[in-house]
Amino acid sequence: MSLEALHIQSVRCIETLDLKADHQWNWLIGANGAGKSSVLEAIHLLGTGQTWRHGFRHVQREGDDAYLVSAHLPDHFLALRRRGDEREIRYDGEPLGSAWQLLDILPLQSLHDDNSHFVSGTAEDRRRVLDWGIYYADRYYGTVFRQYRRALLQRNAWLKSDHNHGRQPWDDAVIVAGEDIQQRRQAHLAAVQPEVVTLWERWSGSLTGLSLHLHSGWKEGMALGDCLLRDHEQDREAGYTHSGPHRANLAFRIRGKPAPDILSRGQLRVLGLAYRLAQVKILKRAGLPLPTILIDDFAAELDASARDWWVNELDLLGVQIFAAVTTARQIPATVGGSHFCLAAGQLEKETAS
Ligand SMILES: Nc1ncnc2c1ncn2[C@@H]1O[C@H](COP(=O)(O)OP(=O)(O)OP(=O)(O)O)[C@@H](O)[C@H]1O
Repeated sequence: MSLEALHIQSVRCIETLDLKADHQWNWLIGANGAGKSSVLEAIHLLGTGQTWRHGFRHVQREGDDAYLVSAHLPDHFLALRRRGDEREIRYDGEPLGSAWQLLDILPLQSLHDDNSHFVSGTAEDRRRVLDWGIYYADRYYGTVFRQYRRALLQRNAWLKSDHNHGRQPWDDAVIVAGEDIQQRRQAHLAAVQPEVVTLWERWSGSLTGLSLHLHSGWKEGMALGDCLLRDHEQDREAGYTHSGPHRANLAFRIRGKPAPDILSRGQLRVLGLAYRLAQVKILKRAGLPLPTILIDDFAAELDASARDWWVNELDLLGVQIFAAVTTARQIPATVGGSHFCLAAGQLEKETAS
């Protein structure tokens, strides 16, 4: 589902801002500090209920005591308002029970510093990106994921308690959901990998031999249940669970070597982008709803040919995109859409081509 119109009130440097969105390309153009990321952050808030970098208190414009983001979606209206610790989300005027529902109402793929560079980031960064794709491609993943998270939290609470002797009551739930998560991750990766390799080789040419490897988060060749038994004392002493899919890692290798060891920063960003594009391609092929893509600092570390490659690939997907650039010169000439020129948190000029 794409955004048709957006209203932002009191988010970071933005007092009020309204824009009518293009169904595909939306370029946010402005100098450093103009408010481009603030617009992206507002959309991210609306689609996830979460900030992407800053705490909620910093998202709210200094001096104001509440913020509001709302959007017209095709046939629907979505609004999120926050005042202090109270948050209210309404969909077509009705209160929404849980922020989880936002993920299906307004699917977003957010590319900011952390998950644009996730190939060389932390294992947690990569898990988050991996899980994003599976959530939208596999309709049961969200349920299994929440079951696992709940069971893991309970198990860790039990490990920290004074009664943590004998049989561990949460093991069965952790094992069943944990093994299920690993199988679904593997199946998803088997579908994504050929797409990533094709996209990567189309751009990089000679840098062949890309492979993706998923480490389950527990000892290879062992069942999760056996690992939990093996780790029993260690888990009890530490008060948390050492093995499980919450410790999984996704590794990118080029001809057997870790990609972060041999690729430049620009090449790593392109590899990360190839992975994110592949995730959307999988959804498109399956006829599933496609996300709106938010891109902070579109041009960062990319030369003109990498920018052209990315824009062409995104164009083929036909999704809605909001991308931030510091000058219109960073926008490849082949692409149209709407240009929103920002300065000091205000929309100065809006042009459509
Ligand atoms: N809570 C807040 N209240 C008011 N202003 C804020 C708040 N948080 C950040 N700002 C201001 O908002 C501006 C940052 O805006 P933003 O990050 O959207 O800029 P940008 O256009 O994305 O810049 P860049 O190109 O450097 O990434 C800064 O001038 C900052 O001081």
